[in-house]
Amino acid sequence: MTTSFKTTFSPGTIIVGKWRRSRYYIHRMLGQGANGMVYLVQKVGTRQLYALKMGYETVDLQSEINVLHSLQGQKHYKTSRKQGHDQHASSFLVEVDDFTSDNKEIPFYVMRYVKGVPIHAFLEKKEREWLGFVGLSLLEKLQQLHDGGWVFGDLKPDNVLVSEYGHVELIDYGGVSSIGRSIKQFTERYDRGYWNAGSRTADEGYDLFSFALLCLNLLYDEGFKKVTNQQLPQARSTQDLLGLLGHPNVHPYAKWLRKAILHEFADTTEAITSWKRDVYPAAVKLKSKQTHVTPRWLKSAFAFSIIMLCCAIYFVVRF
Ligand SMILES: Nc1ncnc2c1ncn2[C@@H]1O[C@H](COP(=O)(O)OP(=O)(O)OP(=O)(O)O)[C@@H](O)[C@H]1O
Repeated sequence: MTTSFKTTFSPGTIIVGKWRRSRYYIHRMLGQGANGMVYLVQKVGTRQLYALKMGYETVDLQSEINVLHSLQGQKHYKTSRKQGHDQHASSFLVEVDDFTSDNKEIPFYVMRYVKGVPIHAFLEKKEREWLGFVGLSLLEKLQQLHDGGWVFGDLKPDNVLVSEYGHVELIDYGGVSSIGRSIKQFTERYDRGYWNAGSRTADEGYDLFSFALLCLNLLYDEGFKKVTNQQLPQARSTQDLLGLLGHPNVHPYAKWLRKAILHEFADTTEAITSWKRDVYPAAVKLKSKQTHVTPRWLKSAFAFSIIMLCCAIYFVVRF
């Protein structure tokens, strides 16, 4: 059955599954996208929080559910789930059902709740060098998907949530495609095809390319916006992107980004090795330099105490 709805539900609403009869209490809306609305919910009778996504169209939601199902079954994810405290809470897919509202059938699924803010919001409050840390964590998430035969596809800042301590989680698996198939969902400015830099066939390089553009966007937003908007579609090329690598903000990442843009990494493992070797130490060095810079107030306080000490010695000697 195909359904279509755009109703929003207020906090306090209880969603009751038609088939499985589970009850979820809505706390608030987490976000809204092209495919549906996502709510923070609590399973009634438990303390467990989840994210519940209602689809506008059953067919769009079903393709996300299929991907989440497959990820769930993957050995790697099974292992990481075992390490968690609550297996259910960390599951990709907790439950799939429909519920009825105003005589309409609304499909939904329940997934783990990822507590964090989008990567651009996270980095706005931190030094730019944090990208060295969260970037590595994001590359490792992509590698897990790639190892399972998947490509994320729609990599963009909104789909990367970062916790307070810099832990990265991907959300919105609607764009995930099997390696070798066509990319089914993408955002133009991070898409290889948009930049005439390669096909829209799902391969590891597709995600690495999007990752590089996401980095450019985060490091040098102004320049990235400029090249994205100024060119006619047929004139867009990787040269526009490579031209941004000389900017001082981008400098520590330039070597790595160049390789990702030009598809010079054999695979994600090689890309991660290079990030650890070329990017991560540069970020750590910059960061430790910053932490070791003595604040001006401390220098003034030190100078003041030396003067006071000299005065005290002078008075003791004199009288
Ligand atoms: N598991 C989750 N945990 C926390 N927040 C989430 C989760 N899933 C989604 N969200 C929030 O809901 C918003 C919309 O979700 P999602 O991106 O899945 O919808 P969409 O319709 O597929 O969006 P898009 O138009 O980007 O494809 C996200 O931007 C995010 O803020």
